Amino acid sequence: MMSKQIIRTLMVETPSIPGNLGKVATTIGLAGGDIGEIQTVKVGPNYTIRNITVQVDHEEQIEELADALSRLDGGIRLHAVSDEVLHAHEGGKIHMKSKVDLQTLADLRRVYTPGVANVCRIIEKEPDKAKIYTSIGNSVAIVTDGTAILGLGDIGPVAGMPVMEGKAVLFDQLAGINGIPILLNTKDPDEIVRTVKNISPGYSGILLEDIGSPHCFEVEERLKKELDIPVMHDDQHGTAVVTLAATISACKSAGIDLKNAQVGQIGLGAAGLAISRMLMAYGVKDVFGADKSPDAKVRLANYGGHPVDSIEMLMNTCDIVIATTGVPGLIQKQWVRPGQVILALSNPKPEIEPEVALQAGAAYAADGRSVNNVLGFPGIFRGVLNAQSSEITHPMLVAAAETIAACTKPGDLVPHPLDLNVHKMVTEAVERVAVQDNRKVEYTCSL
Ligand SMILES: NC(=O)c1ccc[n+]([C@@H]2O[C@H](COP(=O)([O-])OP(=O)(O)OC[C@H]3O[C@@H](n4cnc5c(N)ncnc54)[C@H](O)[C@@H]3O)[C@@H](O)[C@H]2O)c1
Ligand SMILES: O=C(O)C[C@H](O)C(=O)O
Ligand SMILES: [Mg+2]
Repeated sequence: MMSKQIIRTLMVETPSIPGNLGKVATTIGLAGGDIGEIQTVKVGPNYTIRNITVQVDHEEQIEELADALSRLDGGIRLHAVSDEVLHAHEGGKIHMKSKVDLQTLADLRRVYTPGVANVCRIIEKEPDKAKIYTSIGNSVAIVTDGTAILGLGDIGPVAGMPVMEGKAVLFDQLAGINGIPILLNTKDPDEIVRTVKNISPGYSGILLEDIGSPHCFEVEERLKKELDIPVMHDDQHGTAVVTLAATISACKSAGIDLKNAQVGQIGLGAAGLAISRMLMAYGVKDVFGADKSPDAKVRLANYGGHPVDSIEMLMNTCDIVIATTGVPGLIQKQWVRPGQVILALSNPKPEIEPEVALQAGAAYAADGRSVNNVLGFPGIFRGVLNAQSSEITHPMLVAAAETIAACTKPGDLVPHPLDLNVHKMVTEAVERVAVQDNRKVEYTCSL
């Protein structure tokens, strides 16, 4: 089975006779379509028009499905097929909006010249006041060079913009942060570091996104050292946080002792190496790792993990398997061991569909849509911005992971990504650790 990636909305009219909607649903199901939302558009005296969202594997299935619906009798009519995903992207997903009402000349003088000059002088004298009198304190740059956009590879920064805008939407709606996409027309680590440093005065945090390995490691390390605002590569640490949370939940439900479990990581790039490091730092004794790149395996070994040469062997020996290769269908179903936990996290398509892994005997299985760094980065940044912290530390990430695991309902691996309470709890957990760290620094400085 493949992941159903193509989403279309079908506008269907059904005469008001019981069973008609059922006929439509069965026809869609028989043509291989998964029904998502059903929205009633119009209820007339004799008919109802509904928008039915359908997910399918291939474009051709939409045509088959439309044909099958058109053949239904009894007055059922398919009015339109629309691509809601493309539609939602028309004109982009974000815009910059002013917070002030500009109605009168007095307003103009207050928010712009000449009033603004005095605010500039105040900030010139006390730069910290920029946090009070500008949006800088609530703004995070979402920086990409376009080299590892999801699992689509090096498709360039402009093609990656829809993902960056998506991250900005999540920052805004889940954490009230202004996330500003920054597209870099360079892949050179020196230039990336120089550029990000040069634009950093306008931000209180830097989220590095979809920057490929291995240069992402150097870029993040250097920026963390050279900037005094929090920097986090989402694909490394945001992913590691959520994966640790999912692993804790899975082990709890399956009765596996995580620290003594054999964990296998397939793909040791940005996400995979960070997940391995996070699990080892959490106390997992045995982390095995496979990658087609010998250098990636050396990196794992340098952090104390055990490189292996075959994915099949890793599947054969590990209790928990995590995959972040970007290669759909890489894990064959006959490799799945009964009782295994499988997190196939590549987007947009996983290494094995969760349903296939479960049918093959896995105890728990998930893909990158549910185990997704959306549960991590908004609350992590909200927490450090609230605490005015200059960095994101390992204890903050562990606190975020444990909070996500604690918010997970029994039997699930992670909470719902849009549960605002979860993002609030992550924020508070990170902020608590950050405030303690700030106090330690103040105490040390006063000694
Ligand atoms: N669910 C999430 O929240 C989440 C977060 C980050 C990344 N991801 C996904 O993980 C995937 C990788 O992202 P990344 O940023 O780590 O990319 P990356 O390019 O840094 O890493 C990919 C790694 O996989 C290895 N690889 C590729 N093909 C392989 C194969 N056939 N066998 C073994 N190893 C192979 C590469 O050598 C590389 O080391 C992407 O699909 C991305 O969408 C998901
Ligand atoms: O963007 C996502 O959905 C998660 C992650 O950052 C990825 O690159 O796949
Ligand atoms: Mg990403």
